[in-house]
Amino acid sequence: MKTALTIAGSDSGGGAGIQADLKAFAAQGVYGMSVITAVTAQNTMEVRSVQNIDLSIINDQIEAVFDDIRVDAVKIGMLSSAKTVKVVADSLEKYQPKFIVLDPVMVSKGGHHLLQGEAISALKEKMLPLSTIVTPNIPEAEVLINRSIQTEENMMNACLAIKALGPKTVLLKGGHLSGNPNDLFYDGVSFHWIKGERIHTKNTHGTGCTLSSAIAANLAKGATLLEAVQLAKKYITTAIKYSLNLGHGHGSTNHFYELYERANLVLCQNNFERM
Ligand SMILES: Nc1ncnc2c1ncn2[C@@H]1O[C@H](COP(=O)(O)OP(=O)(O)OP(=O)(O)O)[C@@H](O)[C@H]1O
Ligand SMILES: Cc1ncc(COP(=O)(O)O)c(N)n1
Repeated sequence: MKTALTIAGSDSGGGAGIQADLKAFAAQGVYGMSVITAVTAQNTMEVRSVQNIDLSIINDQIEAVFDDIRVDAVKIGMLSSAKTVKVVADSLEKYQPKFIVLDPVMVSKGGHHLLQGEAISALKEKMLPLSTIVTPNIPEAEVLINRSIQTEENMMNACLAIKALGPKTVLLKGGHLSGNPNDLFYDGVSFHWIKGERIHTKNTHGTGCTLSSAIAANLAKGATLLEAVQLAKKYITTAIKYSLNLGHGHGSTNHFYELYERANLVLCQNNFERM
């Protein structure tokens, strides 16, 4: 069985972070493992508090996994502090996993900062050069390159500037621009538009986490980078289309659309109460 490891924050609401990552890995048929960098008290409306995990425990979690289990791909999400960035980058340099998918998580949908301001330069200097692919949304890309992105032409120039920071490839997500959510993949040679159709829903909590984890899972299974991005885009689009109206804010995407449908059908056939 292929494996993937997420190094990210925990979301008690279950829609983003570690919880979304493990669901996305499982939905792609990949064995998921997790290193928790921070615990957030969070629901669909807000992040109430954050506890960063001790650096030694983060390091121990990474070592415990790599010293024993083959890791086919790594996905990185919320890193919270500059010190956490450094510990994670140092251990990845030591273990040299084949694929590192970096989702440079900065701010939650509700506006809570998940990466301290002082950690941005550490992220740029230490993590970007280690990444096989970095997947910023528009506001994250603007912070990384310190310029505004408003058009598709701006997106192309932004990809060039982000690539110059050291990652092997870039996927700049266009979901935050108006119109259809078209993402731009750049591998240092050519650009590929990964086109999408906007689904009108407020239930988009954890879309970026889910997309980057699906990319990691598909890389683990042997897809090329472009194939992994295309497969992950197809998966997140269905997950948003059938997203879950749970909670009072931004509900979660539906990581297991087909599985839940099948399970509920069985429940109905057995005359149990429908979920
Ligand atoms: N309303 C939507 N309909 C269809 N696709 C969408 C929609 N919103 C975002 N997407 C797509 O979902 C993926 C995740 O992009 P998004 O820009 O939402 O990431 P993000 O802001 O990092 O997510 P998050 O921070 O919530 O985890 C991208 O492929 C994007 O194009
Ligand atoms: C632990 C954690 N990681 C990532 C996100 C980003 O997701 P979103 O932008 O949907 O709030 C989050 N809210 N919490």
